Amino acid sequence: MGGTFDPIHHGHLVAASEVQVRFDLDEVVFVPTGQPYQKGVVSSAEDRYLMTVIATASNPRFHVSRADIDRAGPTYTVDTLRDLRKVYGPEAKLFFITGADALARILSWKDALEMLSLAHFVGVTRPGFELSDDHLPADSVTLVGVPAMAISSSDCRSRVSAGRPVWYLVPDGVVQYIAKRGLYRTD
Ligand SMILES: Nc1ncnc2c1ncn2[C@@H]1O[C@H](COP(=O)(O)OP(=O)(O)OP(=O)(O)O)[C@@H](O)[C@H]1O
Ligand SMILES: O=C(O)c1ccc[n+]([C@@H]2O[C@H](COP(=O)([O-])O)[C@@H](O)[C@H]2O)c1
Repeated sequence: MGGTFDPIHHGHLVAASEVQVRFDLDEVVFVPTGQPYQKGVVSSAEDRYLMTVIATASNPRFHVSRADIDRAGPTYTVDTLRDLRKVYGPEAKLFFITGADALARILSWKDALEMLSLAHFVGVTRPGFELSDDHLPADSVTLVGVPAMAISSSDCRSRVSAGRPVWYLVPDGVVQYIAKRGLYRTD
């Protein structure tokens, strides 16, 4: 599952858990972006990486990859999938989890058609977005319903900035990491 994870929240974690069980995946690899060229300013890669490690540490099937953070330049999923293929070998079956909002824009991603051939894509429901694969090649994507979590990283950032709580929207350790590092504060 790729994401900017600024910060990682329970919407990401519930989606990953549902897909892991549905496809009986050996592991879910969370891949924080290095330079998410379609987003605005984001927190440092190391802060986003560490929040992702903290959030996933208690699940033995969840892992975090530095592939996108350690590769220079803008983050393209076609490169992520090539790097993960090298790590996991030719026999591994790769899935890439995306929310409905990301899936809707996926044809704008670099080398989209080649990218879609490098893994099986899993599109998950997300409140406020329509989940559809009408625009995508047949059999490249499976759509999966996950429990509705109306949580976004941008809302979490706004809440912290306004002094409002993010308890229970993000894991407790991530709440504490945000406070310790003073992330998202404007004062
Ligand atoms: N609440 C959610 N339910 C399902 N999928 C989600 C949810 N939030 C994010 N995703 C998916 O997780 C992936 C990574 O998302 P990302 O890290 O950009 O978080 P975000 O909440 O969308 O961030 P922002 O609000 O900053 O745009 C994307 O594929 C996105 O669609
Ligand atoms: O490959 C691309 O061109 C591309 C463009 C936008 C987003 N992505 C990937 O989609 C995932 C979610 O991205 P984001 O920006 O919504 O956090 C993450 O893994 C990004 O690298 C990939």
